[in-house]
Amino acid sequence: MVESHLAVIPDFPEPGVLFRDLTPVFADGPAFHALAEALTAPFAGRFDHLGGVEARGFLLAGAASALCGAGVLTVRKQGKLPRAVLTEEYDLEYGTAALEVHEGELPPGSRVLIVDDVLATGGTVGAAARLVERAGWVVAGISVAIELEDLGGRAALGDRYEVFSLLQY
Ligand SMILES: O=P(O)(O)OC[C@H]1O[C@H](OP(=O)(O)OP(=O)(O)O)[C@H](O)[C@@H]1O
Ligand SMILES: Nc1ncnc2[nH]cnc12
Repeated sequence: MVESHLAVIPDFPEPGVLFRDLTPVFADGPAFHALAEALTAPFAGRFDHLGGVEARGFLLAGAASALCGAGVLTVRKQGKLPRAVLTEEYDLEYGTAALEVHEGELPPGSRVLIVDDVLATGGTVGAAARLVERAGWVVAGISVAIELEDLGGRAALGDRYEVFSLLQY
């Protein structure tokens, strides 16, 4: 259902990157629904909030929130959040960036399931996990639609987090 809607684009956004494009999944109601359900199912009863990582993770966390009823922690790219923030820098497969959360957005000890579209080097969800912990919350797990195994994200994250991926390449 999900996999049949994926697109694969060579050399985007730069030469050498094989880009896994989820937009056809987002565009198909039943496939998007199935994906959103699949990302939270392994962690049922073990999280209080979804940590949605900008930008594509927002779509997944938002859809999952509507299905399971948990609120969304907004994990944004640097410079977008209006109140006091915590910041974590990280490396991408193609560049560097920083993520931020609002301090005090959730009650202390909240269990946050981090949701994103792709696990590549692990830099993005790793930064999101560090933010959750620095803010005084708990990482309930990391759930992604696609894991790019050759890029070593799971190993880079280490043993500290439970990582679920729906599709592996
Ligand atoms: O495991 P990593 O090596 O960190 O790569 C995975 C990240 O790369 C993409 O984010 P990107 O910031 O490129 O795009 P987006 O803002 O469109 O979600 C993707 O959405 C993941 O968040
Ligand atoms: N190869 C890839 N395809 C889609 N999203 C990505 N994010 C990082 N690497 C990616």
